[in-house]
Amino acid sequence: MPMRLDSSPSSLDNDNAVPGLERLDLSVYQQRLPARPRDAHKGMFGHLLVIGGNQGMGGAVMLAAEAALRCGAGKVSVATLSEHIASLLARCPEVMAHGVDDPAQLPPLLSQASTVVLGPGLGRDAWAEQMLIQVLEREVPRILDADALNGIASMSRPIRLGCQTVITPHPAEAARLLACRTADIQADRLTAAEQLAERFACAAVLKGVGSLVAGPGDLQRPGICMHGNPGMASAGMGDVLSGVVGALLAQHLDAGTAARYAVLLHALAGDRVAEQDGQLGMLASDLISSIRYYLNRNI
Ligand SMILES: NC(=O)C1=CN([C@@H]2O[C@H](COP(=O)(O)OP(=O)(O)OC[C@H]3O[C@@H](n4cnc5c(N)ncnc54)[C@H](OP(=O)(O)O)[C@@H]3O)[C@@H](O)[C@H]2O)[C@@H](O)CC1
Ligand SMILES: Nc1ncnc2c1ncn2[C@@H]1O[C@H](COP(=O)(O)OP(=O)(O)O)[C@@H](O)[C@H]1O
Repeated sequence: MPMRLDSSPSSLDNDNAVPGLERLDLSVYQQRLPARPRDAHKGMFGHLLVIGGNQGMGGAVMLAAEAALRCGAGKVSVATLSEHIASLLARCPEVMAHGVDDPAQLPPLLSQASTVVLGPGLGRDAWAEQMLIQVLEREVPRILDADALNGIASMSRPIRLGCQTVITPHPAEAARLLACRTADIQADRLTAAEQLAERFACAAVLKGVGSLVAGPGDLQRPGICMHGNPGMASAGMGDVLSGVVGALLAQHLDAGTAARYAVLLHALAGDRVAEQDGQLGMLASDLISSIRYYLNRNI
């Protein structure tokens, strides 16, 4: 009889709870991004396009874009509603911000991008749907998060996203993707993560306490992240994670490695912020400088 792996939240304080899973460890990942050559230029580190920010959710793309720049992406563009552009540029002038009120304006931006983040604050209307259709038509390294996942879940049949794609559902989004209840996902998180990776043929991050990473394919064992804390249960945390994954993909890490490393950096940063200032009142943007701190350790 196969051994059942216990990846439930209540098991995470038990050191013996995760046989068969890769316990994500910074020492394994911190040299995956090589030291930059002396003659490095920004063109070597990818051009990431972050797409999202429907009405009332411009902050989500800002968080993803800023996190991506702080994680070393060479260039970061944002495609969002034009009403968000001024505030985005005021916060982060390094971002190239494009008002895309009509989805027909997206193709030239997609053509320039080496990597795409789709989903933060994307919404679920016709605009969001058109953005999703266009991104799915392109074979680029990409991360699909938040409402991009809800869009995929509403499609009539599962779509094979491919080994260059990372998906990052929280448990409710995972339940929509697998057409079950959130409680079913939480009851057997490992199986859920593996089913997501298999059904959509991509790398899948199942977020939450003890985030799990499965796929793409069988090349890497599923990983579990033992770091992170309840202070991270705050709006925008997932948007920051999507920007970190996007930056690592843009810097040429494969989808499985980028997903595992990003989850680890994000959770370690959450713990560092909690140690410094406590868990309550932690903002997603508070994590960004600590993610950068761990990213630069021992490179
Ligand atoms: N500043 C901005 O612009 C921000 C913009 N944002 C954008 O908003 C959009 C909608 O995203 P969203 O996640 O709020 O909506 P949705 O998927 O319906 O989930 C809501 C329900 O799912 C559940 N649930 C969630 N997590 C769970 C967990 N870990 N474990 C278990 N259950 C969990 C939970 O259900 P409940 O438990 O309450 O029944 C919860 O009420 C998206 O585009 C995003 O990018 C946000 O990022 C915020 C900052
Ligand atoms: N209690 C917790 N312990 C560890 N990590 C958590 C906890 N709560 C939230 N997180 C992490 O914070 C992030 C929340 O993402 P998500 O639910 O998508 O937020 P949002 O949609 O607001 O951006 C995930 O990476 C998740 O693993």
